Amino acid sequence: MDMIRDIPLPKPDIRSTEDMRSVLYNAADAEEDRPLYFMYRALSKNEDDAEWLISHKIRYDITEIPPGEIGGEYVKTKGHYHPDAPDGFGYPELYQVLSGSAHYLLQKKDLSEFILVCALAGDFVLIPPGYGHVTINPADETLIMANLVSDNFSSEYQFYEDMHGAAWYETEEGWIKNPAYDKVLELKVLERPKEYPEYGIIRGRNIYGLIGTDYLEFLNKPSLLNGNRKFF
Ligand SMILES: O=P(O)(O)OC[C@H]1O[C@H](O)[C@H](O)[C@@H](O)[C@@H]1O
Repeated sequence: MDMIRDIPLPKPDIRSTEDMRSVLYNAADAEEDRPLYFMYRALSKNEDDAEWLISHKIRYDITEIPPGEIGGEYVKTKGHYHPDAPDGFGYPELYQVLSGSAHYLLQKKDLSEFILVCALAGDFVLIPPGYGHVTINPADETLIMANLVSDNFSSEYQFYEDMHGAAWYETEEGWIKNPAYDKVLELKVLERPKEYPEYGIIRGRNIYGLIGTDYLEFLNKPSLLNGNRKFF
């Protein structure tokens, strides 16, 4: 069995070209079906952590995105929104890049904001309530990222599928606006993600070490992230 940072990896869920066709910049030029990225879900290092995660309804996942392009676009995740939690705010998610580098492309549900967060190994990226997200591997090495997220919901893919992806595509030729969006605001670029020490989110700290702490309460109670604060 493969391991990443002392964590045994089960068989991954795989997203292939066919799973991604509806959200690609250039689906017509996407070649034959092939695996694009690998999702290892509900991981833990030991029984105690597994029990804590289950009883707190939190999942620790690892995603591996090999380098490459598809129809001229860098390999990316499909993209989705999260529904609202019972407190009325969207479920957030916390990522950390374990190796490689990543571009997190966020867009608000009401399409009032489009954000690009560039992240390197050790960086945390918080997906705040109400933002859809896509992760792109823009580099020539494999991107490995971990995430902590509530296990109380299913991701919503319909909007991204209907719109043929996010508002922007990252291609070998640069950024291209998705014509399916009537009006697209410019991309606001963060060269490195913000830290949130009040939630234990400090660059370089090991994301796995947040398991078992009170810091993660916001994953199931997003209102703890100060409700409508401005994140970007
Ligand atoms: O669901 P996708 O848009 O393909 O994105 C992939 C990612 O989605 C969520 O954030 C999961 O918690 C991750 O484990 C997964 O890797």
